[in-house]
Amino acid sequence: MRHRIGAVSYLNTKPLIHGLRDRLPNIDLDFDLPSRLADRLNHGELDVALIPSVEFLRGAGLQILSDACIACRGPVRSVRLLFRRPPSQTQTLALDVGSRTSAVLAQVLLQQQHGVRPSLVPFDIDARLDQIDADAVLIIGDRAMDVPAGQYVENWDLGEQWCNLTGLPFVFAMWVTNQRSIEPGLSVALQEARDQGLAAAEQLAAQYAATYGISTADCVTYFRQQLHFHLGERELAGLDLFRRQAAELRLLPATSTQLSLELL
Ligand SMILES: C=C(O[C@@H]1C=C(C(=O)O)C=C[C@H]1O)C(=O)O
Repeated sequence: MRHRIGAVSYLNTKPLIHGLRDRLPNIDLDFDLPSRLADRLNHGELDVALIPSVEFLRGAGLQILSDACIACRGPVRSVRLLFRRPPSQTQTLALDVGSRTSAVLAQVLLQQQHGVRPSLVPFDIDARLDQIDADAVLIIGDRAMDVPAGQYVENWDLGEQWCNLTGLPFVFAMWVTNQRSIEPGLSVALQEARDQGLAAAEQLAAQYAATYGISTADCVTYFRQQLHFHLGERELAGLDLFRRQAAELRLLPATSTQLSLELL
């Protein structure tokens, strides 16, 4: 079976795909924005993809494939909500078009903390921050790695906000499939790639940090402490709470099914 696998094109995914092609020589591995991966999986252009968790919660017939994921248990660094006016005065919110999960999270947090429900505009992938005329801007991934501090009224790290408010981790993205039968060993290969990638965090940081304008030490911290790559019971509890809160705002359909980690 030759599976088409889509992975996130950001720095955050380097540890997840370390050595994956060697483990699975028989795959087509492609990289894209998280939002596009979800759409491509939906359109049948991919068999397996690292998609925004909110798209898993929204979608039907999708199955979690691995306990490797992109999550956080505190500040995550690369998911930021930048305010040009005090948060309680937010009338327009620009959403990074690469995001789906954080796009919902930003709206949940704004509603919960400040009772605001802004109108939404896109923050296109080739646009610069200073070209976006919105009260608040959500920016994620590589272009959020090095946002200039001090230019904004407030600058939220959404991982930090969520974890402080709920005491639970937050899950941004997961490996899922829409296939009924998947090459045996794919799930294990994704977990082993993650384990091997994390063990090689220093090496990966030395290789990539400069390209992303950060120090090697900061990149190791990003891989080892800010990002969290294991989907466990607490991560699922965080995801479940997020789903309920998003459903209250009608940003996700309400459901009574319990999330569980039954891997293929
Ligand atoms: C931590 C991050 O998690 C990401 C956020 C996503 C989203 O908001 O939909 C999807 C995939 C992840 O890459 C990040 O991109 O910085």
